[in-house]
Amino acid sequence: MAMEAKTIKPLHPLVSSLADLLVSTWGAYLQLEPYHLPADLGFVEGQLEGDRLTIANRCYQSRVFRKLHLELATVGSDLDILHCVMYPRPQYELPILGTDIVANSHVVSAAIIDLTPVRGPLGEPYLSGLKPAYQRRNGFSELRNLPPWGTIFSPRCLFTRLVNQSEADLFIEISQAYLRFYCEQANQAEPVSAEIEAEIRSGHRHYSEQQQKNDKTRRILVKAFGEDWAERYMGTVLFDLPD
Ligand SMILES: C=CC1=C(C)C(=O)N/C1=C\C1=NC(=C\c2[nH]c(/C=C3\NC(=O)C(CC)=C3C)c(C)c2CCC(=O)O)/C(CCC(=O)O)=C1C
Repeated sequence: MAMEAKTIKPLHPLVSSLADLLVSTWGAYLQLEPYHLPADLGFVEGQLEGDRLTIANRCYQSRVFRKLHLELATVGSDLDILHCVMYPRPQYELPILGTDIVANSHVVSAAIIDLTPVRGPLGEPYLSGLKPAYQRRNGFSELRNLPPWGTIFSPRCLFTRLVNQSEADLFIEISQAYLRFYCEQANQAEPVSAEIEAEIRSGHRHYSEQQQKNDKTRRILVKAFGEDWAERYMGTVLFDLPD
């Protein structure tokens, strides 16, 4: 009998809502195929020092996406994290959609979503297509500045702190608009030439390098699992490269 996949019940309703939005949108717009993570990485628990870190990973693939990765993590009894990256296959010229939510029971200290370009700056149809949703960012009381490694993010990157339910609802609405627009673009995408594919691969490498400079992520993984495991996890599960 197949082992029942262990899951995480998120503590924070925004994490649950965004996870449900991601999986339901993928199911509605894309023909999903399974993506097999190494058996020991679907559900991992670590507790080296202090808080227990529990991680649950869900992955799919499709015609255009080599990896649709949703990760839910809980740190101790109060921190909830949602991490999601939609990696297009390098044969398609599409930005990488990424989102990260870090929430405790009182506040969502970080909520970010971006369509990150991998070959030159983010252009049309994305700048215009995402503009209406992006302009709704004025509904947030505390937009945040990106860290130094965040040079990869696009002019449509939304990075904020969420201080109440209406801001959380707004973040979900904007995320839904970004997701639907992106999936519609993906469904129209056709493979590019070998020369352009090589440039796209270079852009994916840069994305991975920059994301691995996020010490806020690394520190939590190191505390729970140690330096070597954290390094391998960031380089092969969170921010891996296409074959
Ligand atoms: C698409 C963008 C994106 C993707 C895909 C992504 O993975 N991170 C992304 C962005 C991003 N994350 C940030 C912050 C934090 N990330 C974590 C932790 C984890 N995040 C995880 O995914 C995992 C694996 C499960 C863990 C463990 C914590 C604790 C924080 C501090 C929370 C806070 O500042 O209030 C910041 C601000 C960095 C800064 O200001 O220095 C940015 C920009």
